[in-house]
Amino acid sequence: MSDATGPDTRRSATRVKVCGVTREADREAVVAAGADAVGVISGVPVDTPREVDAGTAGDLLAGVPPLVTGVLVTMPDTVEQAVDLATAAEPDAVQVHGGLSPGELGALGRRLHGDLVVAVDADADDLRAYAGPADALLVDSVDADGGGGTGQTHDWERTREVVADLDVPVILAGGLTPDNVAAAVETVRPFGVDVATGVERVEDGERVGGEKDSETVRSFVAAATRREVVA
Ligand SMILES: O=C(O)c1ccccc1N[C@@H]1O[C@H](COP(=O)(O)O)[C@@H](O)[C@H]1O
Repeated sequence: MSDATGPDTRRSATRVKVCGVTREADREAVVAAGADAVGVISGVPVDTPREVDAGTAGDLLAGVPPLVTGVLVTMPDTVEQAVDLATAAEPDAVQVHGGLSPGELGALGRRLHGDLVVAVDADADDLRAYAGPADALLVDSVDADGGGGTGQTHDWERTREVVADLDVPVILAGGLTPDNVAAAVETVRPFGVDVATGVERVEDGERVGGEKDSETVRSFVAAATRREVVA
């Protein structure tokens, strides 16, 4: 346990995913910032500036270098739909939001070449049922359709209990920013954190959805992993 003066050097480093990448330059900035994973969103029935078509998803994911995980984020109606998209985009991992059942997610996981990250609503009562088929559980502040990208935080104390209760790696998502991610990590102690809107460009006070700000990405990774920000 860390004392009041220094970091807990025994704590394993928090893994960082930056999601909703739509441009090659942003993918390069995320990798350069030291993120462990890059998320690309495709095949979602919600209105979001961060979605790209299957071909663009494949191109963006193909450019993710070794030692960095390329994650396809999608909301399939069926297992087959997810398998088809993953076959086209060839991600290292697939993150699934939406309404598939634990049984369907198990079937999907057996058909994927890579890992399956299951996104669940932080407020749901049956989180644990989804841990079984998941290689990692992403606990997010989702909208009514189960989609993420809300930019909203949730009750981190509750998610900390989920982390303590489950063996599967838990990834914390929802409303994270460079300013709150250190507190989120301290509270929840997740395996990893995931961010989409909190690192997007702001122009004239307005967030430019789908476009990352490279300095904000660097600050987020540093804050999440307690590295010094190098200009
Ligand atoms: O980002 C989106 O628009 C999105 C749409 C549909 C499914 C998932 C989506 N994003 C995921 O939500 C988390 C949290 O987003 P935020 O940081 O609160 O904006 C994001 O990391 C993606 O995995």
